[in-house]
Amino acid sequence: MTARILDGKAVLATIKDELRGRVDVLREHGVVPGLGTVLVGDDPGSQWYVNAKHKDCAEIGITSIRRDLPPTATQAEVEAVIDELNADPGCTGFLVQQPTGLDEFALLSRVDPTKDVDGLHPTNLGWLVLGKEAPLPCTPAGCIELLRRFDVPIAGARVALVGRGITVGRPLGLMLTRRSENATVVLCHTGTRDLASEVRQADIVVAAAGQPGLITADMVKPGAAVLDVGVSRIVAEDGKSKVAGDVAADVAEVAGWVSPNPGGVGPMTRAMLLSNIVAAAERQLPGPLLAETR
Ligand SMILES: Nc1nc2c(c(=O)[nH]1)N[C@@H](CN(C=O)c1ccc(C(=O)N[C@@H](CCC(=O)O)C(=O)O)cc1)CN2
Repeated sequence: MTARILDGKAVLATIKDELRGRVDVLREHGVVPGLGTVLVGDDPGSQWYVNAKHKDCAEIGITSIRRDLPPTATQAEVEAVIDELNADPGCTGFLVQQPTGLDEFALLSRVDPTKDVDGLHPTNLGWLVLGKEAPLPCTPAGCIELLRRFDVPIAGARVALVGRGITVGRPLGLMLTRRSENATVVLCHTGTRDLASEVRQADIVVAAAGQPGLITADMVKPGAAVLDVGVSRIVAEDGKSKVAGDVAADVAEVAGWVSPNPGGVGPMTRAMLLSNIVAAAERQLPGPLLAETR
C-alpha cells in the first residue's frame, strides 16, 4: 500500500480562494482586515514564517503591520508594542511569533483576546475548554481541517497524539474530543510507558514531539492517517540545514494517508491563521451583517 498524500499546500491555495471573497465583502462594508506581527530576534526560521504570513495576507487583500524587534528587546519593550497594536484600529488581529526567549505567558496574556488570531490567549483557550466558540490555535485547527478536506474519518476514530505542547498536542486533544469531531484521544508524552503500542492502536496519529523519525512503519496500523507536525532542524550529509519531521519515510508504505513535511501541516497553520484573521475582522461588522457571513 502507498499512502495518499495530505497535501497542505494545495489546501492552503483553496482556502485562500475561499477567503478572498469574504475579505472583499468586509472591504465593501468599510472593514479592512489588518494582520500585525511581533517578531523578536533574528532566528531565520521565525523570519521565514513571519514573511510567509504577510505574503499570504497580501495575496488575499489583508494589510500588514510588522513590528520586528532586535534580539536585545526587553520584556517591557515587547509589551509596549503589544499595547500599541491593541490600541491600533487598523490592526484587526495580531500575533507574537514564538519563540521570543521572553516570558511568553505574560506576552500572550497581554494581547487583547478579541485580536488574538493565534487562538493562544488564556481566555480563548479557556473558551475552548468550556466548549464555546473562540479563535482556535492554528496548528491543531490545521490538522483537523487537513483531515476533513481529504475525507479522513474522524468521528469515532482512535487518535494517538504524540506530544503535550501548548500549541499542538494539548489543544488538539480538546478539539478532537468535541462533539463536532467525536474522536477518542490518547495524549502521549515522554512519560508514556509504551508509545509504540499506543500508536499501533490508532486510526489517526499526530506526531508533534520534535524528535526526527520517532514514528516508524512498525508502529503504525495499516491504513491509519499519520500527520507529521514535528519540526527539527538537522544538518544533512551535504552540510546544509534542513527540516526533519517526526515521521520516518517508510511509514508511507503502511499508512492510508500521510502528511508530507514540508508541505503538510505547516501550510495549514498559515491557512488557519488567515481564517482567524478574517473571522476576527468579521466580528467588527454590525450584528445583522455578521449573521449573513455565517
Ligand atoms: N505565534 C506563533 N508562533 C509559532 C507558531 C504559531 O502558530 N504561532 N507555530 C510555529 C511556526 N509556524 C507559525 O508561526 C509555522 C510553521 C511552519 C510553517 C510552514 O509553512 N512550513 C513549511 C516549511 C518551512 C521551512 O522549510 O522551514 C512547510 O511545512 O511546508 C508555517 C508556519 C512556531 N511558532
